Parts: sequence; structure tokens; C-alpha cells
Amino acid sequence: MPPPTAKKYAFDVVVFAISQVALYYAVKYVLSSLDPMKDKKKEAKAKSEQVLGKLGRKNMKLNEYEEVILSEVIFPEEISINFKQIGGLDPIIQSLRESVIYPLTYPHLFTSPSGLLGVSKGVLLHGPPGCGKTMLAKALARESGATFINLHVSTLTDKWFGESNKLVSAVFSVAKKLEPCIIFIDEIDAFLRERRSSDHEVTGMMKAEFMSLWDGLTTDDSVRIIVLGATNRPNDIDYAILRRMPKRFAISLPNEEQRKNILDIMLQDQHLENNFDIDKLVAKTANFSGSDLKEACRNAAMIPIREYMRSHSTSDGDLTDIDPDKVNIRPMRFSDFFVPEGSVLQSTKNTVTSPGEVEQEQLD
Ligand SMILES: Nc1ncnc2c1ncn2[C@@H]1O[C@H](COP(=O)(O)OP(=O)(O)OP(=O)(O)O)[C@@H](O)[C@H]1O
Repeated sequence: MPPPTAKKYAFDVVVFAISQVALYYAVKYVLSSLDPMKDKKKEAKAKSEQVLGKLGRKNMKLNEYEEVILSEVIFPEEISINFKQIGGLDPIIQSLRESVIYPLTYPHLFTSPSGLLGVSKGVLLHGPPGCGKTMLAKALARESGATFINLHVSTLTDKWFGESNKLVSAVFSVAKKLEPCIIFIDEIDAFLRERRSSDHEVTGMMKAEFMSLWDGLTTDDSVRIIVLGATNRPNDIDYAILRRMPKRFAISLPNEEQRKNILDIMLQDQHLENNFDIDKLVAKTANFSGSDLKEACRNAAMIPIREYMRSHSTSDGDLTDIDPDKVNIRPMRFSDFFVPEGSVLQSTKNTVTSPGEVEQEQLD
């Protein structure tokens, strides 16, 4: 048999190299199709490309964890709430402007060689449910012009369990890339509650990572990132976390004056009867949260509409003779708040506060 020629050797080497490359891609393909997170990563990538496009930062390089976090970014123009829609919280709004918006947007006002003006990197909104904490956070997002990361704890834990630490560090690296930035964590107690012996090891590591990266913000005055938390249960939050949130705002149940403000806002576009006594309604709604008031107004506003529909429907329930240009719905009356079907009492009976003091109003 003749000895193999140089040509044959070269051919064998090429075939071997091709087979190795093919093997590499085959293994990579198999591994990626076995990845249980494949679809989610793909989804996150698509969403993050969309977000980067909107931010005008298409060329920004992100790792796959940062892509997941980017899908939590909310754009100001997607938020319909502004400070004017929030009643009774003007002093808190002003303080939030000073402690969140101005430091992010006018950092030069807050620099001093002594570090005395150092801006707080953690702000906490706390108080009973339905009193406007989430509304405040959304309005801040809209009015601050900062990038707003609405961080869902489930994003860090449920889906990606095991990779939580990398996601936590992605939260801060994305925030840094997109600063000024607000990292908002609703129900922060669920995430950063007091450590318990029953905590999963990963949860503990994730919290430790979060705190250490947060400390990194505190030590660098030039960083324009703020962690904003909201909770109904401030007492459940780890003391170490509370210490990192020196600015705390209590959003309590609205008092009489605040309820008046809230009701004025909620009813401002309603057609009200001439002698509608808003002060009387304020007096009748002691212990109501903003959310209770909203529900009560919504139910009351339905009464004239329901009356109109009933007066224009057949016995089969079909609406008849309704000319959109001639719809004539009567103004809202004080008594609409006390019609049994949609009464204030009924609408709020499931809330934690007890609006039970409200008595059924005489309908006359
Ligand atoms: N001060 C307020 N002014 C106007 N509307 C309010 C106010 N507080 C609450 N509301 C109404 O109640 C709804 C619920 O409020 P929000 O979600 O902000 O409460 P929250 O304090 O974040 O409650 P939770 O702790 O349950 O999340 C709002 O969408 C709004 O309609």
C-alpha cells in the first residue's frame, strides 16, 4: 500500500476540524434546547431590545440577567398618574420632591466637600393599604424623569431561583447604566423582611448581596440611584434594611381635611346635584382609606347610570331608544352613596379599616 501523501494528511485534518466544529455546535444546540429557561431568556431579550430602543440606547451591551431586569423598566409616558391626582398628601409630595427628584435631577445642588449634604439612597413609604403609596411611587416615576425599575420580587426569586444573586447584581448594574434611576420595590417587607432561621439559604444570600450593592451606592455620592420601598408592615422589615432607608414617610389613613381633598379630586369631573354636600360626605367617611373612597365614589356614580339604563330597557333587558347625542343622565346626589346596592357600607365592608361607623343615610 502506498504511503499517505501530504494531500491526504491535509484532507484528514480538515475533515477532523470540521467534525469538531459540528460537534461543538451540536452540543451547544442540545444544551440550549435542554435549558428550561430558554423561552424566558428569549422573551427577556426581545423585551429588553424593545426597551433599549425606546431609551435610544440600542447599542448598550447587557448580559442575560440585565436583560431580565430591563423588562421591569417603566416609562414615564406609560404612567397615567401624576401628583395632582393624589389628594391630601401635599407635604409628603413636597418632601419626596426634595429627597428623591431633586437629588436625581440636580445632583450638583447636593454636593459638599464635607459630605454633609449626602443624599439618602433609600426612601420608605409605609402605612395601611389603599392610602396612596403605590400612587405616589408611580407619580414619582412619571414626574422625576428618572429611569424607573419596578422590581418585582418574583422576578428575583420564583422563575430564576438559583440565579438570584446574579439578578440582584444585574438590578444595580442596569440602574448604574441607566442612571438617574429609581429602583422601586413594592411590599419590600416580603423581600427584605427580618431574617429568620427558616429562610432559604439562597434568600439569605440574595438579601446579603442586595444590601452590599446598596451600600456601594451610599458610599459614592456621585451615583444617582435611589431605592424606593413601600410596605404595609414596616415592623417586619429587617433593621439593617431600615437603617439604609433613613427617609421614611408614613402614609396614614386620611384625616378629615385629607378626605375632603381626595373627594374633591375624585368628584371633580362628576356632574353633581347643586346642593351636594361634600363636607357631609367627608364627615360620614371617617376611617376610610383613599381606596375605600374611590370605591364608594365609583359605586355612587353608577347609580344614576343604572337608573337611566333601567328606565330605557325592555323586560328582556335590552336597551332601547338610546340616542348617544341625547343621553340625559341625572346629576349625582348625596343619597347615591347610601343606596343599599352600592352603598358605602357595602363597598368597603371587606377592608381592614372599619368604616362601620357610617350609618345608613335617610334617602329623603
Ligand atoms: N391620597 C389619595 N388620593 C387619591 N386617590 C387615592 C389616594 N389614596 C388612595 N387612592 C386610591 O386608592 C387606590 C389604591 O391606592 P394605592 O394602590 O396607592 O394604595 P397603597 O397604599 O399602595 O395600597 P397597598 O399597600 O394595598 O398597595 C388608588 O389607585 C387610588 O384610586
